[in-house]
Amino acid sequence: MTERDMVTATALAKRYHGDWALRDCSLSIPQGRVVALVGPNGAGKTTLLHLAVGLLEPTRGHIRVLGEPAGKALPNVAFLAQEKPLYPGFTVADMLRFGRHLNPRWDKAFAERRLADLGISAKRKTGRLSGGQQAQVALTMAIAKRPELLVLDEPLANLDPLARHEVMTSLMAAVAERELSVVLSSHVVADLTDTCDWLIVLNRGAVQVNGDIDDLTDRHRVLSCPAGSVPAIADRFTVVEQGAGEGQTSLLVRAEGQAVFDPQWPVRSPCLEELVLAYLRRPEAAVLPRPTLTSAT
Ligand SMILES: Nc1ncnc2c1ncn2[C@@H]1O[C@H](COP(=O)(O)OP(=O)(O)OP(=O)(O)O)[C@@H](O)[C@H]1O
Repeated sequence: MTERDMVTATALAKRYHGDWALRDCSLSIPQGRVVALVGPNGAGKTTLLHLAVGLLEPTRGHIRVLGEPAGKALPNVAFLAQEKPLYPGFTVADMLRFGRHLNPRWDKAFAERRLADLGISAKRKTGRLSGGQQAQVALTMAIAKRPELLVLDEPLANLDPLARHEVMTSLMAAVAERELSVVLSSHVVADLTDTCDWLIVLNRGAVQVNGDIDDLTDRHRVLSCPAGSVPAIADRFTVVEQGAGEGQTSLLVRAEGQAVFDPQWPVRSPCLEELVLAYLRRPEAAVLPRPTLTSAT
């Protein structure tokens, strides 16, 4: 694995007709990461992914992928769009033949073995498979291309919790076996907790959070304290979210370094979902990788 960044965006912006879908987006993601790209509907996730795989041209700024301008990296990138690229009248075997025809580095043995392991018959028409099976066939085709980077736009959409778990588990097995970097967008943050190690939160076309998930959770605390103590805490830390309780106030704060609080207050690290929701509820707050820390107040 080289030192190249997986993705680098510099002042990247995209406008559709009169409206900006992505504004002044600058970020870099190291290679070898499994990246969760999250944000509400219309945040710009698909736009960012389409720019990364060269399906869209930036209105302003630049995006490089695996060290090259986005479109040029395509032979090493597999992209799975929101609408799974399967022909319903084709059998699974037809789809695999199609994939082999289009991709010079196609890994036929891997594709056949993976689908057999998943119990998906090569003779079935893809249009008759369940949503979860279709997602698995599309994912198998993307991985069999032998990409360095796998870009997945909502691979879990429309799947039930069991199918989502199965898709994520088998994706992670493939990541471990093949040393893939992955960027995947999703609305269901809880599904990403055990698998992703890098988080990007997009909100209203801007990057709100970008960083290593362990580092981000380490830099935040959830605590419960008397309401009267809040001003003193806000003097020392960035309060990302404040919720009222009975006599007590719960806070999610950004606490760089060794944050010491009153030992009588319950203090813990946030889970990924708490962190994401707290930032989404406060679009003006941002946390970016050290040392580029944007003040939220
Ligand atoms: N082809 C297009 N023409 C005009 N506007 C578009 C086009 N594609 C997206 N947009 C607009 O750009 C903004 C960002 O859309 P995008 O699809 O990138 O968001 P998203 O985060 O992927 O949303 P979702 O989670 O709903 O899929 C939205 O306001 C959307 O309406």
